Amino acid sequence: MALASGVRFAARALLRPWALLRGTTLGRTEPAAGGGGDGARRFGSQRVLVEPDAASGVAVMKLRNPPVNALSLELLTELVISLEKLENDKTFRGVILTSDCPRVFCAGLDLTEICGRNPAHCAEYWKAMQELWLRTYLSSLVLVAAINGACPAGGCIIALSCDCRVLADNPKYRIGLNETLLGIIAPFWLKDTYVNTIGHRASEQALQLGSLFPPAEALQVGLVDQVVPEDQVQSTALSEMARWLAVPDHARQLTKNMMRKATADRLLRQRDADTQNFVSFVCRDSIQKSLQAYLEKLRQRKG
Ligand SMILES: CC/C=C\C/C=C/CCC/C=C/CC(=O)SCCNC(=O)CCNC(=O)[C@H](O)C(C)(C)COP(=O)(O)OP(=O)(O)OC[C@H]1O[C@@H](n2cnc3c(N)ncnc32)[C@H](O)[C@@H]1OP(=O)(O)O
Repeated sequence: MALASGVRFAARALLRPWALLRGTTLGRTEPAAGGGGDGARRFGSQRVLVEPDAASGVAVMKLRNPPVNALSLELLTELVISLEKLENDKTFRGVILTSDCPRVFCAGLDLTEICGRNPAHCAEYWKAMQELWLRTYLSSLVLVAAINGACPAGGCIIALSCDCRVLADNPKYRIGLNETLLGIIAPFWLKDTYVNTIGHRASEQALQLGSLFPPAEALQVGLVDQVVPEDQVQSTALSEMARWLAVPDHARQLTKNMMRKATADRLLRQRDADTQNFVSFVCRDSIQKSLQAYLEKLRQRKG
């Protein structure tokens, strides 16, 4: 499914050389764990490990940005590059997105990217977040989220951009858009994604309360499609992938586009305004104070 040329252009403009080169091993391949035949060679970058299996046409893409897979500018950039590489390789039809960090799928935005940062950096950062959402939400691939840890806010939106979600049955692994608890709000395209997944009334309540749902409630409200024992998340994601890949790609892709294009177009039509809204909102003194206080609280929790 071709993204609007504007998005492709934005992606290329965004993927500045330094972001590609900083500590990454993009393009370098190494044997996947356990060897494997042709096409089983890992590739990726410092923060994203891709384990492709050409025989099945399925790749496992692991977020590897310890300790909590916070969505730094580099991680956002490397995720977009890795996804684009798999989309351009017709060997692959599906990607399982999961975490290489224990206990956490993805902690959402890296708050250090917007706390105490200048407006130009916040704008660049937010464009990268927009780009990752557009890439995952509109991907021609089948994307299955194997959620093997906590999945708040930005992590939740990446999981919701996938076609389906399998969550480990651990009460500590909560999922949801908790922005209001930080004193901020989810922008319209995060809200739209939530509404498209769990409905308007459930989204209205969960967004205002900043709800983080434990697995049983996440399943009940429809945030996730399956809740399984932790050691069955990856195998269940593979089974779910097989179910989706049994459908002819073209028909499935056209249907996915029919379902999602209007939501994505809403951001594409006002991408610059959204960025300006984000920057003027997060750069307010009051918001900066809220975010700093929240980060401090996080850092003190271990004390
Ligand atoms: C008009 C309006 C227009 C636009 C709207 C604008 C809106 C702004 C953008 C809205 C969208 C926001 C989406 C987001 O993602 S906001 C971020 C929300 N994320 C969270 O709330 C998660 C916070 N983290 C946690 O809850 C826990 O860390 C977690 C459960 C993930 C893991 O717990 P664990 O105990 O395993 O680890 P910790 O000890 O808590 O953390 C380890 C270290 O990592 C640091 N950390 C954690 N999360 C983040 C983060 N999101 N960003 C940066 N750093 C993070 C934490 O401080 C610890 O650091 P050290 O102490 O080791 O230095």
